[in-house]
Amino acid sequence: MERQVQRLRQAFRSGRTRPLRFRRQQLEALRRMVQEREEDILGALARDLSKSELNAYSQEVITVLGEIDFVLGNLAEWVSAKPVKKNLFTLLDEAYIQPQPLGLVLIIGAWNYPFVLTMQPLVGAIAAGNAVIVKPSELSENTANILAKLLPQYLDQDLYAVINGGVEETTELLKQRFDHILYTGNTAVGKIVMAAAAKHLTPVTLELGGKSPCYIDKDCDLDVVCRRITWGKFMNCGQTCIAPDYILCEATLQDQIVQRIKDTVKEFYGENIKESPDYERIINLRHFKRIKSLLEGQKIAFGGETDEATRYIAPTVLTNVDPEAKVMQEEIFGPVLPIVPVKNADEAIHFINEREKPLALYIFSHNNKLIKQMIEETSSGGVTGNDVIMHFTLNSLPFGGVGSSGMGAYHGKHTFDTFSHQRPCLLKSLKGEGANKLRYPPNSQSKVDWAKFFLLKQFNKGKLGFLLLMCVAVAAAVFVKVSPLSVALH
Ligand SMILES: NC(=O)c1ccc[n+]([C@@H]2O[C@H](COP(=O)([O-])OP(=O)(O)OC[C@H]3O[C@@H](n4cnc5c(N)ncnc54)[C@H](O)[C@@H]3O)[C@@H](O)[C@H]2O)c1
Ligand SMILES: CCCCCCC=O
Repeated sequence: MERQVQRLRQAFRSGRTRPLRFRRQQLEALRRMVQEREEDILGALARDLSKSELNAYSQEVITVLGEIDFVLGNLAEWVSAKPVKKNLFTLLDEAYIQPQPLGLVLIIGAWNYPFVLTMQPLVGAIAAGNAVIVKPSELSENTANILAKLLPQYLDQDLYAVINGGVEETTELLKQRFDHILYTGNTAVGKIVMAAAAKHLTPVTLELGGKSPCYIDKDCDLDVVCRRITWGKFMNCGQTCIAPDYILCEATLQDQIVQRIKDTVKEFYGENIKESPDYERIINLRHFKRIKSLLEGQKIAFGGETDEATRYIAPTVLTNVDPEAKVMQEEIFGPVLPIVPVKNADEAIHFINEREKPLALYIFSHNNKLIKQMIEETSSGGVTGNDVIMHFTLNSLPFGGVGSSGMGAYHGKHTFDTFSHQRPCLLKSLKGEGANKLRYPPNSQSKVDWAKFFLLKQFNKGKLGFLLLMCVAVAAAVFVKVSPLSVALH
C-alpha cells in the first residue's frame, strides 16, 4: 500500500496533472466510462441495494454525468488566476489568487449511494489537478469491484487508483500521508479518520450523518407536504444521509399526516410494496436488525412489516414518539418515520437546538417569515424549505454538514475549491525602493501615519479611479519630498 501511495505521489510530482488539457481529457474519459459501461454500473447497484435501473440512473448516474458536464463547462475559468484588490503600496504590482492542486488526495465512500458518493468527489479532485485514491465502501462490494475494474481502464493509472477493502485496509491506508481526505460515512468513523489525518496535519472534509428534522407548520397543504416527505424518506429504503429522519408537528396533525403518507405510499409503490421495482432493500442483516429493533415498544401507525430473508422493511410511520425513545437517539437510516408532537414552531426550534447539529433541516410552511426565522434560529448542514433532499441536487450550493454532521463541503465549484490550494501571489518589481523606506527600521510616528494612508486605501475603482489615485500618489510623493516630513522619512 505504501508503495502504491508513493507511486501516485511520484506521478503527481511529474506535473502531468497541471495542464488544463490533461484534466479535461481525464474528465472526458470518466464520462466515456459512465456512458459506455452504464449497464455494468447499474447492475452492480442493483446487486448491492436492489436499486432498479431507473432509480440507480436517476439517483446516481445522472448526478455524476451532470457534474462532469458542469465542471468541463467551467474549468477553464476556475483554474485561471483571479486578480485581487490592491492597496497603494502594491498599486503597480501584480496580485492574484492562483488555485493549485493539493497533491495526492484520498476519497473514502459510503455504501448507500456508492457510485455517486465516490465519483462526484473524484470529478472535483481530478478537475483540481490532484492524484487520487478512491476507497469505496466494502459493504457495497459489487460497486466497489466495478469501480476497481473500470477506473484503470479509462483513467491514467499512475495518477488515479481504487483500493478496496474493509476496516483493516482502510486503517492501513489512513497511516499514509495524504494532502486531503474526503470521507463520507458515520460520525464515529469520521473521528477515526480525523485522528489519523491529524498525525500528518492532513486537512479533512467529513461528510457525516445525523438526525435531520422535518417541521410541518399547522396550515400547510398536507397532500403536497406528505407526497414530498414520502418520496424523500422512503427513497433508497430510507438509507439516505439527508432523508427526513423524524417529523415535528402539532399533535392534532398526526392522524392526517399518517393517512396522507399511507395513501402516497400506496400510490408510489402499489398494493404490494415488496413487488415494487421502486422500493429498495436494507444493505445487510446487521442494519436490518438494528432498524427493526428501533420499532420495539413504539406505536406503529402503519407499516412495520419485515422480512429478514430479503431484508425488507415496509415504509413505517410511528406516532406520539417519546423524544427519549431509542428511535430518537440515533440516525434511523431506514424506512421508519417517527412523529414527535410539539406545541408550536418555537418548541420545534428548541427541540432541534437541544440536539446535535443535523445534516439537513426541512421546514414546511406557507409562511416564508417562519421559514426564515427557523433558519435563523437553528443550525444544520443544509436546509430545504417546503421540500426535502432537493438542496443536494443544486451544485451551486455547497453540500456538507456542521458540528457532528461534518465539516467542509463539496459539489460543483465547491469540490474544486475543497481540493485546491488558493495560493496568494504578489509579484513586485525590484524598482521603487524609495517607497519601501516607510517600512524599514528605524520606525517613527510619521512613518506609521504614512503607512496608514498607503495601506488602508483599497484600490478597485476602474481606470478613472486609477488615474485619480495616481494623482493622489504623485501629490503625496511631491508632498513627501518638500515637506519637513520627508526629512523624517529619509
Ligand atoms: N454527508 C453525506 O454526504 C453522507 C452520505 C452518505 C452517508 N452518510 C452517513 O454515513 C452513515 C452511513 O454510512 P456508514 O458509515 O454505515 O458507511 P460505511 O460502513 O460504508 O463506512 C464508510 C466508509 O468508512 C470506512 N470505514 C468503516 N469503518 C472504518 C474504520 N474503523 N476505520 C476506517 N475506515 C472505516 C468504510 O470502509 C467505508 O469506506 C450515515 O450516518 C449517513 O448519514 C453521509
Ligand atoms: C437523490 C440523491 C440523494 C443522494 C444523497 C446522498 C446521501 O446519502
